[in-house]
Amino acid sequence: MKIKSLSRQQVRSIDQQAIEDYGMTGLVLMENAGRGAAEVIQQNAATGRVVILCGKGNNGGDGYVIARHLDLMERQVRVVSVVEIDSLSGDAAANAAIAQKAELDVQVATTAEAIKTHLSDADVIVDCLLGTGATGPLRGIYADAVKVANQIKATRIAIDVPTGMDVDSGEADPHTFQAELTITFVAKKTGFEFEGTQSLLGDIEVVPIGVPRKLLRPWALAD
Ligand SMILES: NC(=O)C1=CN([C@@H]2O[C@H](COP(=O)(O)OP(=O)(O)OC[C@H]3O[C@@H](n4cnc5c(N)ncnc54)[C@H](O)[C@@H]3O)[C@@H](O)[C@H]2O)[C@@H](O)CC1
Ligand SMILES: [K+]
Repeated sequence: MKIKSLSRQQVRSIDQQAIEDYGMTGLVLMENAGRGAAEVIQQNAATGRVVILCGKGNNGGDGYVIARHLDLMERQVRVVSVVEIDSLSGDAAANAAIAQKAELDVQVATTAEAIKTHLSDADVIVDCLLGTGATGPLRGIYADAVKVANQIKATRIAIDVPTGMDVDSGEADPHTFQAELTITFVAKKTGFEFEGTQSLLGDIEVVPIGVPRKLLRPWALAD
């Protein structure tokens, strides 16, 4: 089923309904999102070291799931968290803990210099810094992380939305992550429709996260 482009509020409401009305857990949705994204990464960037930049929220949480699945595919993978791991909560904290117990390469880098060091040998950079929870211009370490990531010669892949781009308006922070591929969940976002966003989004792949078709029906595009 193809879904029309969704606003921040609509996509967040779909996640919320899946959890509250259908009893799906956030962890299951995150697992589906991360596993689906890892498969698309594998199809589009099949070789080299993958470095995943993770933020504080659930977009960061997706990054730990992606790392686990890429590791299962025997890829060289490193997670770089721009916040201390003990500041994470909920599903993101759970997946970070799994990654650490699994002895994946998880680094914390809270300065531009440290981020640069951990990204220097990346062939593929995956942006799990901010997703649909982001509002306004990039603050603090997030602006630095995107700036550094954009300077490195690597394939850049954004998860859900390139960090720095507004999900609803497509408005881009001066340091928006410049993706060659954006892997977005459930449906494209309304901001992607605006002129000028294409050069930041690159190709777009939509990954379903297992929410029931009944719940998606109001947003279905006619065949
Ligand atoms: N259960 C769910 O709702 C699911 C969410 N998923 C992922 O979760 C994402 C949404 O996660 P969250 O709601 O936790 O939000 P995000 O992970 O997008 O970001 C939240 C964090 O960003 C900070 N922040 C907001 N705007 C900022 C700015 N301009 N500069 C710097 N920091 C800023 C907030 O203080 C907060 O700490 C989605 O995009 C998707 O990737 C997926 O795992 C699928 C399931
Ligand atoms: K992102």
